[in-house]
Amino acid sequence: MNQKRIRRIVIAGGGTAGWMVAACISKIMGKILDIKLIESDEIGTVGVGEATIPTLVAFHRLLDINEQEFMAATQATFKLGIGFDNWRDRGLNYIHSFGITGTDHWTAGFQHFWLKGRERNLASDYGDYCLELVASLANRFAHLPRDGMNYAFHLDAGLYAKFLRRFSEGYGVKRIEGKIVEVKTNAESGYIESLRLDSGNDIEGDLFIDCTGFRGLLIGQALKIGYDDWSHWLFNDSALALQTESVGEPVPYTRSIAHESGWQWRIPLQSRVGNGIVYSSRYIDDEQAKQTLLGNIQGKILTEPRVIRFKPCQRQQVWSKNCIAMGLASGFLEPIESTSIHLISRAVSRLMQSFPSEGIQQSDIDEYNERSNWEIQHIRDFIILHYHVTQRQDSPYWRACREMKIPASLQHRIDLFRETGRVFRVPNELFAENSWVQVMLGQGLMPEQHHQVADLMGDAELANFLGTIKARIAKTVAQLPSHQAYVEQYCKAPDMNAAMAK
Ligand SMILES: Cc1cc2nc3c(=O)[nH]c(=O)nc-3n(C[C@H](O)[C@H](O)[C@H](O)COP(=O)(O)OP(=O)(O)OC[C@H]3O[C@@H](n4cnc5c(N)ncnc54)[C@H](O)[C@@H]3O)c2cc1C
Repeated sequence: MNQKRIRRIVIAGGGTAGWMVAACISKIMGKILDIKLIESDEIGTVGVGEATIPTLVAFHRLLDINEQEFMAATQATFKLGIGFDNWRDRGLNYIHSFGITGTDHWTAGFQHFWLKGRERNLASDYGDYCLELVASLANRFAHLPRDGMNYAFHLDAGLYAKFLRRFSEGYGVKRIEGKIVEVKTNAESGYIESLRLDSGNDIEGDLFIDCTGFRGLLIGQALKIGYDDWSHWLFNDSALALQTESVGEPVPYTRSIAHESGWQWRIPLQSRVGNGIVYSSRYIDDEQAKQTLLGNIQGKILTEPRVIRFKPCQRQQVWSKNCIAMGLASGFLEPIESTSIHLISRAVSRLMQSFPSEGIQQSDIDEYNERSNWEIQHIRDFIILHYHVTQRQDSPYWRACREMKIPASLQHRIDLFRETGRVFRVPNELFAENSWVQVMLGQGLMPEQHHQVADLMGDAELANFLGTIKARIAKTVAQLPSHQAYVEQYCKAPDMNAAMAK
């Protein structure tokens, strides 16, 4: 392979992906690498991507990012989960929250005891046994000792890129403003040698990270790496996004509201709310989608609705020769479970673990690609679950979701849960048992059986077991401050309007 030492890193693109990658590489190896990031203000970024999952907390800890500073700089609020309204059927809602529900026995997950309790009229809603879920509904939040509360953030994507830019420049990253007009490759090896800018400058490098968004300028257009299209499982291919003024206190969870041919997000920040609708152009046109969105927002509109087109897909190889694609250039899954920013953090962490300092080896490339494929495929299955397991029959869109043939890997999980109540997490898979159970129950999939170990408990013992968990959670939540009060004392952002008025 290419035995050239890797010293010059060129990151193409300065959206969330570009700057997360720059932050991570510069923090860890900035002292020995020359890192450049090229971005074009004229082209801009996709401008969405504001709901995250708890892995971002871990990513920031790896980089020693001060959470209070980050949250104040990005208008961030806390997030404890996602509320799914009308997904199971119209009028039926549930929350997929972070954290764990109840207490497992080593032989059987908590759901088996809950199922037994339900059969004997001793159990209440499944969600009552999850701290993060109960706190979401009560609109309360606080950091708890020993990471007792699992959380993530809602953040302003544009401000996050700016925050990470300041961070990365502090560790030596050089930002270059300009439009990439040509990718120059070596005639023999096919490796990328330099990127030509509209100014005529050539930016040379040893390793190139393609963060150019859906364009995939390096990996797709120059290296001709195609993608696997998942549109037959995930029908949505369009989104409309807009921002509104806040009309009340921010809730600590993302809202995902299903409509006839798609769904809508609502992401509350300190200063405003991010809104959008994700839909399938096969079933609804842009105007209908816009009217649906406009009919379901609260507060004054701050920005015009913008259409974004996408394809649910995965790059066949995210690492090819001396180019690695991250962010939207590497593939895309719609944001119902807020997984894209997570995948960026995973991609750059994986690169740091197999950094090809002394030259690029095919074995590193193969391992990296295999892990990336595997990771996104599990997330893909989890997302398809939300569409396929539904009782909705009110539109051609939902009927098609119910009737489609799903991946065998997902079908097996659904069958196993339906027939036995069991869920097993594949090692290193993002979504743990708690997530699968919450979403399967939330979508209306009720197991036909439970583990017999739950039958060994008498009524009194089972009632005490369930009641103690529920009471402990209710007591903890009652002692928490409101989410708004906590944000204000922990990470209040400067008042943007007042700052602009000065
Ligand atoms: C509708 C929608 C909603 C989403 N919601 C979420 C969410 O809630 N949570 C989540 O985790 N993710 C979400 N995502 C995904 C998230 O937006 C992206 O993962 C994230 O913003 C990273 O984007 P990016 O940096 O790869 O691309 P972009 O933001 O598009 O950045 C591309 C960069 O490349 C530069 N560039 C492109 N071409 C050139 C060129 N020729 N020369 C120079 N520079 C160039 C651009 O200027 C820009 O700086 C959402 C995506 C969509 C479409």
